[in-house]
Amino acid sequence: MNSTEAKKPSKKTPNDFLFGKVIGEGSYSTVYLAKEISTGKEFAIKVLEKKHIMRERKTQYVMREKEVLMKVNHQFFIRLYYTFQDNDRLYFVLSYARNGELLDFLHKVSSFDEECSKFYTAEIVSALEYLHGLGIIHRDLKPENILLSDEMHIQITDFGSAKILKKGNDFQEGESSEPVQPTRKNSFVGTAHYVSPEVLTSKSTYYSSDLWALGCIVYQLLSGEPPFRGSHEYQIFQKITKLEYEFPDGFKPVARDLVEKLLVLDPTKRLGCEEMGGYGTLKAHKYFEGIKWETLGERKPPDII
Ligand SMILES: NC(=O)c1nn(CC2CCNCC2)c2c1CCc1cnc(N=C3C=CCC=C3)nc1-2
Repeated sequence: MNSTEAKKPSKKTPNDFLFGKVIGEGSYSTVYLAKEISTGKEFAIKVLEKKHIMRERKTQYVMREKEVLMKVNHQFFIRLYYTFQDNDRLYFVLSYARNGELLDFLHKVSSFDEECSKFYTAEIVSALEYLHGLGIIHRDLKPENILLSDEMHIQITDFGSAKILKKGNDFQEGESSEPVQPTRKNSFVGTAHYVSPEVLTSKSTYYSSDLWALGCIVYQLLSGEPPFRGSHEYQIFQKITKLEYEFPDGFKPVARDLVEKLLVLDPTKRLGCEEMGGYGTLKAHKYFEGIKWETLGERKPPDII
């Protein structure tokens, strides 16, 4: 290499990090808090066992998660810094969201006040607008996957269920004309409380499947509980497909109007989807009155009290 060529950073190895406590466990991954020895910087390192991935036929999910993480570069999402492997494992070195899950903060205070709910809902809307603009559907958006940075801004994680609709072409913005079929027949993607009716009934996924999850999250931030509840998944699915939910007393009308415009059975009729005018119409909803969308990420988040 001559003196003018840029020095390519050397590939990291597990020996570059001190591995600490386990901060998350999935069906085929373990996430550790780790410190980079050379800089002292903390990361979350997701470790995946190669044998287990292959035995469980999860290779395509892991490859897709890495592909999505490499595409996503936004303050409101967990960032992928490095990937490397050894004989037995794959390693994803990710940003560490020190303050953990939004859900834990919600449980501490039972429900958020209007200012907190509006702020965090706006950050989620802004994050979804960016993600959908890249042609990516998250498909498992839920409060457990909305983490909080040192400064208490959101950092959405876990793209293990994500779907990429655009492959670098000049694909028409927004909804695909054809719903996206999940990769495996009869497999719904997502978590019971937040899964959309179209994923349950036609096994198809739209960008607005994430808008359905958003509607469930807005309801939960303001009331403390998700709208569709039950002691068994089947019961929850029944309520979702029948749009069987109620608002608690005191649920403000403007918030109720927003939730009702997101929890719509027809995925092409949800506020914010392409057919309904796109994200501009969602961001213009009265619920977001006073939100300065362009500087959300620079603003000091309201205290969660
Ligand atoms: N599956 C993952 O990719 C993942 N899982 N976790 C921990 C989970 C704990 C349960 N709820 C969902 C997240 C993480 C990541 C990405 C990268 C990531 C970055 N920071 C944190 N931070 C945490 C801080 C305190 C408690 C838990 C997580 N966690 C993760």
